[in-house]
Amino acid sequence: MVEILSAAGMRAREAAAIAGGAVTGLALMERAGAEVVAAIFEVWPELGPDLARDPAAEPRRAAVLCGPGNNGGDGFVVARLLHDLGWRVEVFLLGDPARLPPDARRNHDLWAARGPVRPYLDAGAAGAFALDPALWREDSLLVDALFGIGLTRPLRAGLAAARLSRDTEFRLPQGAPRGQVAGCRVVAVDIPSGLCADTGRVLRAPDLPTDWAPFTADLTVTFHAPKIGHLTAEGPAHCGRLVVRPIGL
Ligand SMILES: NC(=O)C1=CN([C@@H]2O[C@H](COP(=O)(O)OP(=O)(O)OC[C@H]3O[C@@H](n4cnc5c(N)ncnc54)[C@H](OP(=O)(O)O)[C@@H]3O)[C@@H](O)[C@H]2O)[C@H](O)CC1
Ligand SMILES: [K+]
Repeated sequence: MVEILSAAGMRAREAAAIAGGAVTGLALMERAGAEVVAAIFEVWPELGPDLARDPAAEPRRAAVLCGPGNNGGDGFVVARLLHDLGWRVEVFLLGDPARLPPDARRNHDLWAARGPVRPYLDAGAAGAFALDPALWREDSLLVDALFGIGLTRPLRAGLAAARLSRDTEFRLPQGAPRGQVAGCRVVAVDIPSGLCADTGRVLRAPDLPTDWAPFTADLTVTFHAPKIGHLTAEGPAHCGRLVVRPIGL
């Protein structure tokens, strides 16, 4: 019988493991990020690090969108691991680094030692992946680590996510499937951002454009067990292939 968890159920598992001294939040975050990267190369072996690549070849590219919480923390881990495998990674942060929770801040700092953290709000104006889809080939990645199971309030229009998602869709080649991001592969960390982990519905405030939708991920990597929101309402349409990876809970 597959266990399906609510957000609270997942938090309880994590809290019990941490309280019991079995693991730290930071270790869980590192495992989560590592499992996202492992799942990427398992689902898409053609992107795998072990393939002998012509050293003169263009490095593969990824853009990682990090949010203000621990989902963003997972994103910083993914960025660091891809970078250390030779990928050219751009990281955008929605929010103030000083307000990141401790584990996410630690991984922010580990990434910042490798490359810049660009303000996400500029992404719609200056970010390569938003303005220059030609940079994104089919072997590039967009990693959605904006919000995970902690999305508690409806998303408001002012959030760059609305602008980014719609901007990017407006730049898609003719006939491209809606929600795809300029031809690259979209990986959602834990759950596509904007979806409620308990209902699968988009948490939208009245001012959020009605046609705004979360990224349509090609791959969603969640941890320990599927959440209700992956399997209900708008969840399945936005998750793409759902992969559940253990993080030792
Ligand atoms: N040890 C662990 O907990 C692990 C967690 N993992 C990953 O962490 C996320 C859950 O992280 P959490 O920080 O609880 O939540 P999120 O990152 O999903 O988002 C919370 C932040 O987002 C802000 N928020 C919420 N709603 C909105 C909104 N509508 N607009 C803007 N900002 C919003 C929220 O702000 P608050 O004011 O509500 O605090 C938070 O700042 C989980 O999904 C995993 O990815 C690890 O994987 C394992 C260890
Ligand atoms: K996410």
